[in-house]
Amino acid sequence: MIQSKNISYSYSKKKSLFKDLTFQQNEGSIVGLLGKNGAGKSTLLNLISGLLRPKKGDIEVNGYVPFKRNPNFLSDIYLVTDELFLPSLTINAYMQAFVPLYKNFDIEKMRAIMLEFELDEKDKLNKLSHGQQKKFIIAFALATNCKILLLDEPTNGLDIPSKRVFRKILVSSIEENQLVIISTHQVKDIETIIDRIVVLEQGHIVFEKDITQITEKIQFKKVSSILSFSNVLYHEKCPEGYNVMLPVENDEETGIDIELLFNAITNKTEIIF
Ligand SMILES: Nc1ncnc2c1ncn2[C@@H]1O[C@H](COP(=O)(O)OP(=O)(O)OP(=O)(O)O)[C@@H](O)[C@H]1O
Repeated sequence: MIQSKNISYSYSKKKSLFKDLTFQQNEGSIVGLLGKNGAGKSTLLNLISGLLRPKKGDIEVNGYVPFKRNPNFLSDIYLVTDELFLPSLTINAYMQAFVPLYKNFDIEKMRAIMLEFELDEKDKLNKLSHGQQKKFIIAFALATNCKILLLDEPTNGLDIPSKRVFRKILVSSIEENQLVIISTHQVKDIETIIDRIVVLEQGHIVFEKDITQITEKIQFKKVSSILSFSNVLYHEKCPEGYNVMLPVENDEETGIDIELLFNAITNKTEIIF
């Protein structure tokens, strides 16, 4: 579905961001794309959606070369960016103008999500708050039913109930033939919904695993003391004691703590699979 081979990209001649990056993702999953500020997450989403063109290498998305911006390609991919520039139109007028661009757009789904997000068709888009605009564009993105949804910091600006609604709607509305990539620093917002984690560091993929592959091997626990454990892979102090990563023993699996895992990866902790 997304296949990029040895792609290179740089904004300036002096410094390259991606060098020989190979990135492949298949349909049917929700991928969390994580990385520190400046790691290259938004640039990668822009390359996938065809807003940027690789300097070298090949990228193919849904069978198309993204930067050629074939209309069939554009009607099956949707990128939600963190910065929104919405026109001075009502939601109704916006939908009349833009829904025809998406062949699988589901008006009923859009209405149902807008109801959950407390948005009204008569609302003027440029008069909405940033969080309300974000909710509108998330609703629109999900209702397009595009094969590929790229969400850059989707929960930024959303209040706590809306984050819960976002998770619920995303999980319930995604079909087997869709691929969702969510780039975010708000890892708690996506912890329970992603199937796969990709970590970018300075333009390189330094970690890529399915959540099940991780939780089969690593336990994530809160313990009062680490003294009695000889096999702690990574630990961090917390008010109640320590958050720890331990190897799974006796099939005793836990849920995942993505923040802890991310910190372990960026602190160069060796995690053996
Ligand atoms: N338009 C641009 N012109 C020049 N350099 C840019 C441009 N956009 C991004 N960069 C640089 O490319 C690098 C990667 O930026 P990018 O926005 O892809 O990272 P990111 O992982 O999305 O970061 P953040 O988490 O802060 O949003 C950074 O060093 C950034 O300064």
